[in-house]
Amino acid sequence: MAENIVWHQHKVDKAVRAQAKDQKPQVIWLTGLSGSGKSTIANILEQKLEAMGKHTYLLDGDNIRHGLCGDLGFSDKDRVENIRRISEVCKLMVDAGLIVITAFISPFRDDRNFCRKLVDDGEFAEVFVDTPLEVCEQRDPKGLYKKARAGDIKDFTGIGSDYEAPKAPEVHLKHEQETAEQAADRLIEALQQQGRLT
Ligand SMILES: Nc1ncnc2c1ncn2[C@@H]1O[C@H](COP(=O)(O)OS(=O)(=O)O)[C@@H](OP(=O)(O)O)[C@H]1O
Ligand SMILES: Nc1ncnc2c1ncn2[C@@H]1O[C@H](COP(=O)(O)OP(=O)(O)O)[C@@H](O)[C@H]1O
Repeated sequence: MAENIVWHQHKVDKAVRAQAKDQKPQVIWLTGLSGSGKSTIANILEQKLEAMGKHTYLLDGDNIRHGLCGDLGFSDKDRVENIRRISEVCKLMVDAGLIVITAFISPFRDDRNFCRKLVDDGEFAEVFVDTPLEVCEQRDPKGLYKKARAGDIKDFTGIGSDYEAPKAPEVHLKHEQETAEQAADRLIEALQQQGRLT
């Protein structure tokens, strides 16, 4: 708890850093089932933003779980803590003036809203990568669904653990017959229309 600790207001602040980078710092939060396409789309998105001269940072589930959240598993309690830590990192990165892209399952609504509330108004865009379970399971890029169905992973999202779909995401990438490249283009278009990439 932050008892007896005083917040320091620095002279070089978020506004100064944002101006230097000529961009709106923000979090672009991708959520969806394992195999829905979060990492693939997030990677393409980051390359496109980088080509547009934006300063970005991509936080990805598997990578963060090797370090910052390496002590956490997949119980509900650990998933809540995982997203809490990531949200705090997002806040710091937004304060640093960056456009942060995240690719976590983040299955619980309250946890995604925790990050939304942590940053300022307009600095959080929830992107629902809405790929049905059957499609994710058919893709099974890491063979995890197969393991989950065999009973080797008991709390796998969509099988033994809940996924709470976003109710009003800023961007809804619904699974259609589109490639990841097309999905990333549509995402950029939506972000531009919402005035987030000016
Ligand atoms: N039980 C269980 N449930 C779901 N996912 C599992 C599980 N065990 C391991 N994995 C792998 O971990 C990746 C998800 O990590 P996240 O940090 O995004 O999960 S969460 O947001 O805390 O729910 C997830 O990565 P993605 O496939 O990229 O989503 C899996 O590769
Ligand atoms: N339209 C699409 N969008 C994203 N990924 C797609 C699409 N079509 C097929 N894929 C494939 O589905 C898999 C998604 O895996 P990944 O991006 O790791 O998902 P996640 O990060 O959500 O677990 C990749 O192998 C990717 O090539």
